[in-house]
Amino acid sequence: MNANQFDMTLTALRQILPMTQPADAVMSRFFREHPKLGAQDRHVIAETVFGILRRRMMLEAVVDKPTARGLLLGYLVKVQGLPAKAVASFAPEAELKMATHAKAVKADTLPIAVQAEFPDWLYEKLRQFMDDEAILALGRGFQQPAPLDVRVNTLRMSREAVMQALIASGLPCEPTPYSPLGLRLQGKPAVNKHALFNEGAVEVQDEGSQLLGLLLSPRRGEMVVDFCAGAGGKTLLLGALMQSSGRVYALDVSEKRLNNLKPRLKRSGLSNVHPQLIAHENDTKIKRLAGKIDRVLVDAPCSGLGTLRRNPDLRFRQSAQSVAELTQKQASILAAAASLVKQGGRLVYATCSILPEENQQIVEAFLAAHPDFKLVSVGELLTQQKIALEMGDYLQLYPQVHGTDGFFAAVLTREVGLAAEAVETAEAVD
Ligand SMILES: C[S@@+](CC[C@H](N)C(=O)[O-])C[C@H]1O[C@@H](n2cnc3c(N)ncnc32)[C@H](O)[C@@H]1O
Repeated sequence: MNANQFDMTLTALRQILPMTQPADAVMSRFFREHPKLGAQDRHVIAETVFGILRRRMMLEAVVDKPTARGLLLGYLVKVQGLPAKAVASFAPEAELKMATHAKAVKADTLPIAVQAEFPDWLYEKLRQFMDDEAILALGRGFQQPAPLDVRVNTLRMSREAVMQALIASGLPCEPTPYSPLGLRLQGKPAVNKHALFNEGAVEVQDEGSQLLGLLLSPRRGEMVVDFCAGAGGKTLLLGALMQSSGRVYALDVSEKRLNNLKPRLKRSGLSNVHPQLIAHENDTKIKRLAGKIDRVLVDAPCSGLGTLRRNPDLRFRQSAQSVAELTQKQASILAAAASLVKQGGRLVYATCSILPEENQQIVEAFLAAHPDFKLVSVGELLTQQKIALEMGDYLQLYPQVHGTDGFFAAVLTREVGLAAEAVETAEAVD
């Protein structure tokens, strides 16, 4: 890191630390406001800022003054392992002493919550279903930067062909371990500037997200709803799995996110996707779809605590209260989305959270109130799809185990009820 990168990192960090806005949004704005920074500068600044956010609790515990400057110096010596004299050009002697002191503190003497980087509210929640060893392993998983995964749009090119083309253009990559559609790149190249991206042959998507779409397994010609489509990461996967046939309704309450879907849709070449802005989950606009949809995906708004590798600030921006509010919304969205599923149809409820209250507990409460829905074993579905991932009833992915973000998914099916059979028999008699 040179002196200019040090100063710029400090400026960016000072804007981010109040945590009033998402760190990635502040970082993007910072780069827009400093257009003269080169690609390498931006890389160093972003990696350092996010590295600090991933270890913020430990750094606050070991530096004398947990200011932006204190955290940055602490990070350089303690996490990056630079000798204190290597940061001498940025820091006067007093600060250097502090940095040397920070380096000497043994991290494994700190409280487990600090070592794992979980604030008290989150640590207390995790302790309800995990022991300290597991909490520490999870915390360490979230302290690693996430790899860059892309999903291949097999309507455009095969995974093998994309892999060869990326390698030939100097972007080493390999197939993702579980998703048959994914490639994992080395480092963080600007893949969104690559021709294959502009041609719609690849989209950036974590392998875990790809697996969620694969669990819905939409078929050609079906009617599908992506209830919380956002900017359409999973919508595009569903549309491609359906070979651009049938219909995928991409619903969301955010016009901005749906607008972000449009250029992606154009690149993808899909013609079966229909974005639809809704005001809320019970919007009358979607009543006409009730009971008619073959497969519904609910990628619910959630705490995002499974994405702490990418969004390390979320642990400070979420709280027990915000999670409680989200669970109300999740239950309401799941019930509304379920009403669209036709008999014999499939419903997938997914989050990028690791908390049972946003996951299993939402599904269990839903099943108790909707006896016409039954749980389908994710483990069996994965086996049928020849995806070598051992799971039980639910999909539960963790960075320290699977190398993906933390994800949860439950697959439900709406049973063909007696009443419906009776109607069918009556129609047959007619
Ligand atoms: C986890 S994100 C979806 C990400 C997206 N599926 C993807 O793969 O890129 C959750 C989305 O739910 C949307 N949302 C929030 N409340 C909603 C509601 N009541 N009905 C539908 N969507 C909602 C949010 O705007 C957000 O885009």
